[in-house]
Amino acid sequence: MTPPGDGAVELHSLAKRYGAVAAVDGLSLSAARGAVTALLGPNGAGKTTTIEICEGFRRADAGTVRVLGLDPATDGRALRPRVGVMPQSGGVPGTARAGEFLRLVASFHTAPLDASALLERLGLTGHARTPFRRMSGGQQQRLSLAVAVVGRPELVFLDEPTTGLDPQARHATWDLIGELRAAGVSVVLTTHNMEEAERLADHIVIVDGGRVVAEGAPEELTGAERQLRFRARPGLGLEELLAALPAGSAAKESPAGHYLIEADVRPELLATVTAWCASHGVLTEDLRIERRTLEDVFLELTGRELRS
Ligand SMILES: Nc1ncnc2c1ncn2[C@@H]1O[C@H](COP(=O)(O)OP(=O)(O)OP(=O)(O)O)[C@@H](O)[C@H]1O
Repeated sequence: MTPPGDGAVELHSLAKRYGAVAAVDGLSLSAARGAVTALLGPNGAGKTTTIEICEGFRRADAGTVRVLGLDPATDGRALRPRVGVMPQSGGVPGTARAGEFLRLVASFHTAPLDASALLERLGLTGHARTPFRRMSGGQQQRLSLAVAVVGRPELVFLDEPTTGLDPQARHATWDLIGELRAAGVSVVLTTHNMEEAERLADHIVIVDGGRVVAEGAPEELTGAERQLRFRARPGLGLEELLAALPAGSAAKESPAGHYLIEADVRPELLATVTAWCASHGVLTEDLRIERRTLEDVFLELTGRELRS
């Protein structure tokens, strides 16, 4: 176990404004060493700004930042060989050829991974001679990932590593991140993909309005509660159904014909619901018992309004 305060990343009361916008507003978090920490949050929540402060690309207005125990604002030289960075876009000069550039980056490190093997691994061997700006968005992203990890960093920051990737490349990226973790590398990533966060992360931090609104292991966030879902003809009398369920239960229809029962899901509850449906001549479809998803939790915490 990492003692408290000795995480790969330790942020305390971090703040960063852009004019009138408080992009980061008193954010504190700890990303454990050797673990995958995922930052989730709506557009504009402050994730990229936070990560860029950790990478030393931006300066915080207030608060403390420790990355591998060092301050990225002043200890950039010491951190650079130890930290890999995959920015949200770019990071590679447009005219650089993929293979040459990856070999060049590898040459800056004392014990790099084999660049050709890494290109092969990420399906880029056929594009080794292609200039970065002529690669597709997904290929560019894979090269950025390769650049971030080729130096065998102790810590990697991955800003939306799989956005826009096809399913094959997404799985290849997930496998690579899993291997980094198995090798003891600390990973801090941002994502809008809830499945990705649940699959990969040991610890999830949900950010909104520049501060942390919830954090925990995926199963801590989604909780132990179960819910019952089914489809049936629209417009069932939910008030009457609710009256038959234990106190504290909730039922809603959204969208039409899709029902959700939030309650203490026990065999008796299932029997009550199906008996009620039977007595009303209602045939349920897709009846299933499931946990709340991370997306349910995320929307509960951050609301459903679109962010500008
Ligand atoms: N260079 C900048 N100048 C002015 N405002 C900025 C700048 N960079 C970010 N912002 C603003 O700061 C806020 C936080 O942006 P940030 O990119 O950190 O959010 P994010 O959580 O990474 O969003 P996304 O999910 O869309 O990538 C937003 O309101 C954004 O418009």
